[in-house]
Amino acid sequence: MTLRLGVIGTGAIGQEHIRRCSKVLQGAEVVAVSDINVEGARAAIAKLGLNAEVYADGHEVVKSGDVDALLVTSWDPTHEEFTLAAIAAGKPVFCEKPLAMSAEGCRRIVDAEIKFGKRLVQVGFMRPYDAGYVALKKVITAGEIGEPLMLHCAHRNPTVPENYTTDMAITNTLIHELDVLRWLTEDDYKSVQVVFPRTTSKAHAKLRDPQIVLFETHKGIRIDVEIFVNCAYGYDIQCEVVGETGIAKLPEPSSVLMRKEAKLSETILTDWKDRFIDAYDVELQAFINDATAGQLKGPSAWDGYAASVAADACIKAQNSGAIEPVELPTRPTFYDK
Ligand SMILES: NC(=O)c1ccc[n+]([C@@H]2O[C@H](COP(=O)([O-])OP(=O)(O)OC[C@H]3O[C@@H](n4cnc5c(N)ncnc54)[C@H](O)[C@@H]3O)[C@@H](O)[C@H]2O)c1
Ligand SMILES: O[C@H]1[C@H](O)[C@@H](O)[C@H](O)[C@@H](O)[C@H]1O
Repeated sequence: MTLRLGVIGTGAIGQEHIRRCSKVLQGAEVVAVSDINVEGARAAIAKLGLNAEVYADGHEVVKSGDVDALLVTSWDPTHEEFTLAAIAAGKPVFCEKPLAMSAEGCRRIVDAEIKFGKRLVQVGFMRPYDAGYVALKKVITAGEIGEPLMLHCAHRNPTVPENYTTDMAITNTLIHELDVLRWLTEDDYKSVQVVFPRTTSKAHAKLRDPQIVLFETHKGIRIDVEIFVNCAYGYDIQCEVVGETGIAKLPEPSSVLMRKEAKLSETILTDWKDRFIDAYDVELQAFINDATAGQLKGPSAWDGYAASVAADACIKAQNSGAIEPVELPTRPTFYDK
């Protein structure tokens, strides 16, 4: 069976996901797309030689009888609306991060999914599908460095657009760590503090960059994450776990070591599309397979909610400068694996 996909949002990642679902992965075809920039949507499918229906309104894609499942790849504030619409239509939906703009918004999705009675939502947290993170988790789970005590992480983008604000460092960028570090440590956050070092001259006037986010987990692990979205030199994701008997570090993406012009060098990637290209392939193949089988297993609406509960506390901490509690309710049994 071929899963017929409708894609809402044909910008950067929308086009990437349309390409991979049409040209790289198995078991799916893109039959409908939508973007508020309709011409952009037309150009996106023409570029790939696809014959998908183009709609001006994403809700038409959700309702279309030709569409079995949805990919929501539009701007962050639109995710909740389209994900709720997909649940109401009883269709599986892969929603890019963040699931919604606040924990409250994510909770509405969780409640709607539970009321529907079956998992329909997978959140676009791709790092648990990244070979490097999988290898790191295996080392930790096998007890090779003893119990994790501290994590030192960095999330660096070379640059961000003018409309990127200080809170987006949390909701749009740190949200990846908020999910993957829960998955990695099998723990939840207890409290958070945000501190602001000297701001880089490369940031636009309204953005405070970099930021350092400091967490304590329920098991007492201390985590520091540097978010630096105008780091200028590349797209760089770092994660080092300090355990009782050793240290385990996220592998660097493979790169040819060059000796040239009196320098020894390796290339640093500059774009998220390249850094996680394989992880995106694996996460979307999993969504296609699981939606076809009728049982989603990837990052859930609850994971999206848990990340947003932490994100809300981080934003509060950005503004207060204080240590803020992270209060995640008990997970409903509906989300037991
Ligand atoms: N998982 C990841 O690593 C990752 C990477 C990049 C982006 N993202 C997420 O994917 C989403 C898109 O990011 P992007 O970089 O492609 O941004 P983008 O600006 O390139 O594309 C977003 C597209 O959504 C369209 N859009 C906005 N509102 C819409 C609506 N109501 N209906 C239909 N289309 C609408 C815009 O016109 C635009 O074409 C964001 O939520 C972002 O956080 C995730
Ligand atoms: O900060 C960016 C992240 O590094 C990417 O992985 C994407 O999620 C992108 O949307 C964010 O703006």
